[in-house]
Amino acid sequence: MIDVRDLDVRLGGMAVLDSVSTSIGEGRFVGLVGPNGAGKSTLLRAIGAVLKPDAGTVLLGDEDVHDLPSRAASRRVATVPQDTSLSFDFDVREVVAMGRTPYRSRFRSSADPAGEETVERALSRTETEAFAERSIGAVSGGERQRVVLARALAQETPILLLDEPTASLDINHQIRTLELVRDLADDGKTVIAAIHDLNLAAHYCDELLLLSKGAIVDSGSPEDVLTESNLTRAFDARAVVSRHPVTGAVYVTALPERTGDREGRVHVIGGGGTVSRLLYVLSAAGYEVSVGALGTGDSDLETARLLGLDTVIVEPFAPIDAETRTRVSERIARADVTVLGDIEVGSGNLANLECALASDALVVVEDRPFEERNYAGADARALYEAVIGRGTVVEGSEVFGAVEEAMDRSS
Ligand SMILES: Nc1ncnc2c1ncn2[C@@H]1O[C@H](COP(=O)(O)OP(=O)(O)OP(=O)(O)O)[C@@H](O)[C@H]1O
Repeated sequence: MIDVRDLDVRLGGMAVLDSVSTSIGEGRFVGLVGPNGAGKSTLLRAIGAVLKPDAGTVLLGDEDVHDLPSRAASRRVATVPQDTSLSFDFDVREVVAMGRTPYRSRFRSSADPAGEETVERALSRTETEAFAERSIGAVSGGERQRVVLARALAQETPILLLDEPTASLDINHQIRTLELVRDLADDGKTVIAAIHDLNLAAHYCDELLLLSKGAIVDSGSPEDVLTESNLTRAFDARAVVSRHPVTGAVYVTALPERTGDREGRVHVIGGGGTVSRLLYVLSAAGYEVSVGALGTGDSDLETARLLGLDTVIVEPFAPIDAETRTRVSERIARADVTVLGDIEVGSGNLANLECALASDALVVVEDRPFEERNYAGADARALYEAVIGRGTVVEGSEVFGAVEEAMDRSS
């Protein structure tokens, strides 16, 4: 159990950690996340006894790590720092063997019988044995990072602190390293790792600790911590949180800032990917965009989610009920311009079309001739005819310009 209590650290006259408290249970893999300069490295250094806090304690069980002699502390906590500058005079195996220092007697060189085997196991687990004889100066940055992890494993401590363990690793080694760290935690090691990639952190960690400006914003399961409001608070960024389609883990997508200076509301009716690009362009231009009704599972819906748009959702193939119809109508009434994408005029879209008829500024995208569309019967065809009679009909490539013109007219 690691118990951090009221930790204050001041560096260069600035408060870098401000009354940080947290408890981390044995065998947990905790991800430290937060923006640059939040204090993640500083917290790891304070927990690892590399840096003495100005106030507060770091208890390992009932002992304060800062009161332990350095050899004793090194048997409890191993640290993999962010900058792994090493003397080039050593080969890789010798660097890993340095992890055994806390177990070596100062008087007898043969006092660490388990050491050799431990070093070989650490080399093997980090897949560094292939270049174990090479000078540490002759390996790549990513390989060096794995060597330093191997050195920390050779230290055989119950606690492992990692500062950006995957920062210079290729995608394959990022995954392999985090899988290894996950296994270490499952075997009982307590791991705290600063990880920039929120999605990797969400996938591998049991808990996340979100730091910003030297204080903990939130802590708990990845689902609880990675919320859109927490991300805005900590990173000052727009982000959408969804589930990864394959792993099911929480998945964060950072959104581009709305760079455009356009003002006004646009409601978009689409479906089946017909308006995904338009949603992106309108949103990036600065317009407030709403969309729907869209069926769950629709690819336009996924885009709308990723862009964080106001979306009316219906069950796929279900008729649009009165409540949904009201929600669509409200958005069309609020919008300065409504856009109808190049959609099929099937039964699922009839209510959307009826709502669109109420729009005063309607832009209709027609990339296919009227005759080539699929209609759910003569009524549907008549309804669609009424809609295009009411709107400005444009090709897909002209739609953005048409929205701007309609916006000017409506203001
Ligand atoms: N020796 C120092 N003197 C003065 N300020 C420092 C010192 N070391 C760090 N800081 C400041 O403390 C703050 C926290 O730094 P820290 O390295 O802990 O952040 P971090 O969350 O790990 O950032 P990053 O994600 O960029 O690695 C930063 O604003 C940094 O500039």
